[in-house]
Amino acid sequence: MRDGVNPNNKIYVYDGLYKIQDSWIEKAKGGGGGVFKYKLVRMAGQSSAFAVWKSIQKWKSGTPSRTFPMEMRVFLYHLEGDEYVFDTTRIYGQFKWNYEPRLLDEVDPNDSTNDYAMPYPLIIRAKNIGNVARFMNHSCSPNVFWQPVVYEENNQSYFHVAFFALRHIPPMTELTYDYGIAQSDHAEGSSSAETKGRKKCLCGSSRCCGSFG
Ligand SMILES: C[S@@+](CC[C@H](N)C(=O)[O-])C[C@H]1O[C@@H](n2cnc3c(N)ncnc32)[C@H](O)[C@@H]1O
Repeated sequence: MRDGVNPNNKIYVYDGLYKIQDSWIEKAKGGGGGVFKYKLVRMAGQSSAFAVWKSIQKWKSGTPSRTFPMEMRVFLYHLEGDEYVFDTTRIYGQFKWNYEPRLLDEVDPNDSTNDYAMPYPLIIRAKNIGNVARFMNHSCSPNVFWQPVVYEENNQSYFHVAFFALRHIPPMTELTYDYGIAQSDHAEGSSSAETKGRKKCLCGSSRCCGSFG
């Protein structure tokens, strides 16, 4: 698009993901080395071109815009262990307070007749195997939250952990979520940074409560 300040210039904006379909080398006009050329094709299933950029502009100028259904799925590969352990007791607590009160009503963890009941507590170990989500850090002002979901394929139920945006997330922003509060802490009503097993939080948020886990 044209640069508003200097009409002779073009500006380039992020408008989604592209795949390199072809590449070749052309001779440079003034001689010298070759020029690498790439044919990029915009990947299907994304908002129309510039919609992303336009929405960012609106968001920056303070005009509320439609939130994007950005979603990332994390598959559960390993269900044991003692490191980086998350369990549904933390998540239920977290949703009850902040995000999704209905989850408690819809899923009764003690109801074994419910085909869709989550294993409870659900232990997720990301030490030996996992995907990129295992590198996501905790923040006291997170931009995504996660919840367990059930995915059906060929009459089989698979448990997934799905991440959902809490607000618009501009490109290149670090994704963070709230690791939650251990049920034992919750039951005791403790919010002290000194609580056993909690780590010092370095999220840098102005609302940082000092520790997590
Ligand atoms: C699931 S890993 C996150 C990825 C990790 N930062 C890495 O580079 O592999 C969780 C660990 O990251 C660190 N971490 C995550 N969020 C943090 C935060 N807000 N403050 C300090 N350390 C954090 C802690 O050591 C925590 O046990």
